[in-house]
Amino acid sequence: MPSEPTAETLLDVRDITVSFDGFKAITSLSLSVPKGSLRVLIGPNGAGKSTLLDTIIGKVRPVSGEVRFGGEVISKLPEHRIAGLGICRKFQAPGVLEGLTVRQNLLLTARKDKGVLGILKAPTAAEQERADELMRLTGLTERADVLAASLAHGEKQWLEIGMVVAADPQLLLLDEPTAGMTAQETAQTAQLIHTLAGRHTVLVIDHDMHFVELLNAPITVLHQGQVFREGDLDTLRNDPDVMEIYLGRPKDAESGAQSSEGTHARA
Ligand SMILES: Nc1ncnc2c1ncn2[C@@H]1O[C@H](COP(=O)(O)OP(=O)(O)OP(=O)(O)O)[C@@H](O)[C@H]1O
Repeated sequence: MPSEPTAETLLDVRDITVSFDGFKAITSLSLSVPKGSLRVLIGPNGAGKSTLLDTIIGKVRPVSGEVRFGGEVISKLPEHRIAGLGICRKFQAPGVLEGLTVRQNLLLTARKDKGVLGILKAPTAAEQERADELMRLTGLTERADVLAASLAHGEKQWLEIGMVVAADPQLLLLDEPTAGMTAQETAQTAQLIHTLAGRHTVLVIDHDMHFVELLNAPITVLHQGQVFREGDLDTLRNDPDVMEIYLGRPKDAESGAQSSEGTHARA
């Protein structure tokens, strides 16, 4: 059963249904995420994970149900108003400006005055300090003056996480942050996310079970647009129904039967 909202709930998705031309990508889904916590979202291809994040940020509208954030119903607000409440999403592909250095990218997002004239002004001491702090957080201090174009794939992802964090979001949504990373980069990303949780509430989608293990956080399993299970990794790994839907491994796998779902799960 999905967790029930409590006084500490920051994100409260209540009984939402999302339909694309009559096809229900999400059906009566409820999810509650406490303030300052880390939550992992997994599920086979097409389970509705990205659609759920799209609905939280207001890119997609539910046909029924509502999304509450800090007690306020946000599912009818325009996307920019939702972002303004402190919900930031980092997509899989890095969105850094390749022609700028690490420091310049971070300074750009740390600017208080984001108007054209504001951006042309020299950064204030407080903005410089914020950029330094974000470089320390993401482990990029040594790379401050390197062009983003020259960064390794993992470093680019950390820079983008830093840029998203610069806005000091209450809720951080990370969509497959370790895609394409080496094992070492993946471990460093897990550490970074642990540092972020507490200061921020973090919701992570990922398919990499080694990364999910390193995150060591409560997991929500989605399947066919619904919450299928919630629990820790050990419990879920020992749940034959989860193995069947998520890993595409039928319960009677000895029979040799194969499912076509979940082929990219690395368990
Ligand atoms: N814009 C859209 N129009 C029509 N159908 C869509 C649209 N977006 C998603 N869907 C469908 O909704 C279902 C859920 O898709 P979604 O991308 O949310 O799944 P997912 O769990 O994120 O999958 P993956 O792990 O492959 O990214 C899928 O069947 C998908 O084809």
